[in-house]
Amino acid sequence: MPLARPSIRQFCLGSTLTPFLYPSLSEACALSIARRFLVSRRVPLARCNSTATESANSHSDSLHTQPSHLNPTPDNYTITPFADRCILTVEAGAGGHGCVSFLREKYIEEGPANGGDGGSGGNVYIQAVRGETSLHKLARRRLMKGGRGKNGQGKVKGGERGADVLITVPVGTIVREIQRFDPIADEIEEQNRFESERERRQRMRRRKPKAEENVEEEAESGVYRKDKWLVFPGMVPSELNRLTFPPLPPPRKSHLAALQPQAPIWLDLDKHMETPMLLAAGAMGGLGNPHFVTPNIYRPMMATRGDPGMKMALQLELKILADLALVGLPNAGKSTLLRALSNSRARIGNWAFTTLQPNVGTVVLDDHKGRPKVIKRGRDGAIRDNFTIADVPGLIEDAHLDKGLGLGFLRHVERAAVLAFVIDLSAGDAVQALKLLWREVSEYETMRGKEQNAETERRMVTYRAKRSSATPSDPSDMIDAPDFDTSLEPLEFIPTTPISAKPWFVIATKADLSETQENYHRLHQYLDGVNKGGEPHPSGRANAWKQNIQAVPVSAIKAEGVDVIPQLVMDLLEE
Ligand SMILES: Nc1nc2c(ncn2[C@@H]2O[C@H](COP(=O)(O)OP(=O)(O)OP(=O)(O)O)[C@@H](O)[C@H]2O)c(=O)[nH]1
Ligand SMILES: [Mg+2]
Repeated sequence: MPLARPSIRQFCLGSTLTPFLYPSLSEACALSIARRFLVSRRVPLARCNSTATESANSHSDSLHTQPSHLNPTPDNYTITPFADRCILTVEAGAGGHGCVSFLREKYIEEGPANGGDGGSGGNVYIQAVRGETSLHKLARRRLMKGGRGKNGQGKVKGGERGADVLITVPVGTIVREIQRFDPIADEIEEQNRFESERERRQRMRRRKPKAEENVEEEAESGVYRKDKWLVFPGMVPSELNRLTFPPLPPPRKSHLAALQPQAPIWLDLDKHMETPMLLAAGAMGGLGNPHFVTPNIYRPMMATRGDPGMKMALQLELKILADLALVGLPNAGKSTLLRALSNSRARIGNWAFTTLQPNVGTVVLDDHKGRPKVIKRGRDGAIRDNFTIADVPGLIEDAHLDKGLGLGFLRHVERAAVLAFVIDLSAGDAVQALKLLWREVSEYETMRGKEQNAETERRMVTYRAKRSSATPSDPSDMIDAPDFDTSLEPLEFIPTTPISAKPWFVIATKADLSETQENYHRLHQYLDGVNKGGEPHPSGRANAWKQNIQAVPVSAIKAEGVDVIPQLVMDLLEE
């Protein structure tokens, strides 16, 4: 009886049966069909080729060759956009213009002025919220601008307010002001100076002849300023020349401006905020023509323009990048561990520097997946139901001299609350690997300490009014410069807790591989020695953190042994 033809899928799954099912096909032809099927299913060729798979995963047993969340195919990943600092231009909304209009009815041809005032501009607020982990969205936007107020209209209709803007940032963001441009504040300052000058002149006037006094008063009023006044639309230039303008109304600020943080802004948003905080109040709208009615001028032909909004360049920076940072040599299995602990889809590959930028994953402590429920209260008393992990690119020897992916990533390590040193048990002496990692980390710490001492003044925020002549020392340091001034220099990073003072533990990965027990045993003994004081702390610092340093053996690829990590991290976060 002839054999029923199996589907191509059956064919591929049972490739050993191929010669029996397709006796007429040559082996090469059968392989080519199988290859085409796998390619159509987007399984990369390296995996189709059995020899390539063997070499890539030579150390993994057959269980690991099955693609899964922890042993994904090369294209099964997503890159999380990430930025830990950015420069953002914040612009409060400008006010709408006042309106020049007159009542006109059937029997009132030339009625009184009835132009409405312009609406005030939108405010800019900031709010630190849980759940945000990165500043990349703001880094991309670069400008946050409140809406402009609408212009006033006839029949004394005031303009609508501009739309408010809310900047949401992760908890732990520091906001520092680099530059500010506030034309109205400058005008108020100018006005105050003028007032005091006028008082002084009034005192002098008592001695002056009367004629001179009148000349001065005339000079103060009646000046047409294009940036301040709006005139009746149909007015021709000759009429404009004949028009007498009243003195400009004094510069005004919205009442909300009193709630703005004091300049220069320095905010440490280290708690979840229930309500937003005002950063920049919208500018005031212009005044309609009824404001300029005087006993002499019944039909004023002018209104004022809305004020421009204030502009600020702010540097936003994450103080704490994540609760836990995974520090390890390249290929140690950090990304696999992140996948095992969270729903992250960090890229995994059996080569060094698979990870090129930090991945931040969130570990939900009770997501009904069998993980133990860990109930801990944070410092603010709120129950913590998650923590974040940063998988940073691998460190290599001399990373502190900016080798490999270098200093940028040591900076991320500096910004985590707890450190987990990820050591590959199958890649040589675990104790040596741990010492190497600590050497790099503590060399970096020493270097940072020196830098900070030398540049104390530079670290302080200096408020530069209006234009700054400073040029950045390194053009590559210019991150997302806002458009209102290209000469902005990013501020120095804020110093955090020294790395050696942070709580840490060791995660010994690839414990599923054979002959790793001995290596783990040596590592355990070494850490025991450090705990008891028999061995010096690997950082070589006297005041380094060493309270029951633990080593957790895990097989990240099988998700074995990783369950104890959340509890351990939560305990260390309390330290
Ligand atoms: N047998 C075994 N293999 C593992 C384990 N964890 C990771 N691997 C393998 O080790 C290789 C490297 O894993 P990654 O997670 O990409 O390593 P990484 O530390 O993130 O590497 P970089 O990003 O380059 O620094 C991959 O082939 C993983 O499948 C484990 O627990 N057991
Ligand atoms: Mg990685």
